[in-house]
Amino acid sequence: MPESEKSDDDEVPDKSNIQIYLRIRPVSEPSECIQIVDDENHVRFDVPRKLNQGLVNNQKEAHHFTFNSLFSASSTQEEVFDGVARDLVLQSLDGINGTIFAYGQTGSGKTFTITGGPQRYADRGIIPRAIALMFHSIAERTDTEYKVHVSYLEIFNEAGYDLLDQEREVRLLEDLQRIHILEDEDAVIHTRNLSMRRADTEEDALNLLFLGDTNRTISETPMNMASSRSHCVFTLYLEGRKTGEEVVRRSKLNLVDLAGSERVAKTQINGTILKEAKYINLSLHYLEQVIIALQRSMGQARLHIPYRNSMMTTVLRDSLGGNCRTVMIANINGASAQLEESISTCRFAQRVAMICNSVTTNVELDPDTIIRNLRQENENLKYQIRHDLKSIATA
Ligand SMILES: Nc1ncnc2c1ncn2[C@@H]1O[C@H](COP(=O)(O)OP(=O)(O)OP(=O)(O)O)[C@@H](O)[C@H]1O
Repeated sequence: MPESEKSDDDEVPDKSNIQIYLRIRPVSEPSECIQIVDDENHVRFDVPRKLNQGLVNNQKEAHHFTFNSLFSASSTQEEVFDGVARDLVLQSLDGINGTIFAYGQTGSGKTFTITGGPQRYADRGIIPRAIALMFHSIAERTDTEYKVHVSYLEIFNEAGYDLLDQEREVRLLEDLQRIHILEDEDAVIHTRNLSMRRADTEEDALNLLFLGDTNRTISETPMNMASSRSHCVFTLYLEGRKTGEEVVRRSKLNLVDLAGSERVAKTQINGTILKEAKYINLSLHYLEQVIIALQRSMGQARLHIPYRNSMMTTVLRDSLGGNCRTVMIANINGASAQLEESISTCRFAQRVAMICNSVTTNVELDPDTIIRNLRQENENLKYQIRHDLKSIATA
């Protein structure tokens, strides 16, 4: 069928696997055991095999992992944005949902990748760059009117909080209103108490990002001076209507900084930080269970996917096996002491890459147009009735 004759009802969902990218964080003494085989998008870990504890012989165990693309320790923020996020941002303007999530052990560079570093302008991460590209593209598309809204959700110790809540500065965390996640009979997820703030300009959206970032729960841990102790989901909601068209295209772009997994025995943490790490590890375990269940259900009758086990997997339900183009960035630390965790992150990414999402363009009749049409129909009927009554009276 020619493109011009296609109606939106005919659209066949596009099957699209989750794309996986590897990023290696620069460290002062990079491990020689990690080798990037560039042209094959491949990373190899040659790990010395231990005979006994502390005794190392010459034998090495090799672990190979393939990614859609890899970013070495010298890759810039711009290269990461262009390689990972640019297409998703542009597609969101056409009504396609997107999610980018960063996964990896604590201190591996997830927040640096998603939000950026505070030191230099060039260190801006994916969120500020996505905002800039989005508003730049909106300004170029003069035939379409867009509305942008922003929300910023924090999941801390399995409870949801609104990072854009004005009360955050004056109240204790336990006194703040919690976010509730509700699921309707069509398995559509709704959030209660999460504010959606209108952003008309790039500056508006950046201010909201800044407000949310200052509200994030951060602690100093042995692995990271400023460790995010929560999962954070920054969402840009887009609504676009082309001049003269009666349909609107809606999309959501989720930019997700997951809290980092932590080997609690290795880092010897205790007290509050230990409690937080346990919650973080548990929710990452639930994420892994969802990925394993999705992987098992591929090509089979629908299996139960345990999304509801944690708030994070409930919120990311559409991104994992649903109507969304999803990208995962596996962040690893380039040091020898972290090889085990880095391999484990790569292994998890290989599983994620097998998950297939069904992506459709979200097009619906514009509610304003529906109301306008109904009003017009009402007027026509009234006129018809008046006309008929007159005809009866004069007959
Ligand atoms: N590519 C990079 N270039 C320069 N510095 C980086 C890079 N990646 C990370 N860093 C620095 O390393 C430190 C740890 O990074 P970051 O806080 O992003 O880790 P994280 O994975 O988010 O950790 P956590 O899970 O504990 O929050 C920060 O000081 C950050 O600025």
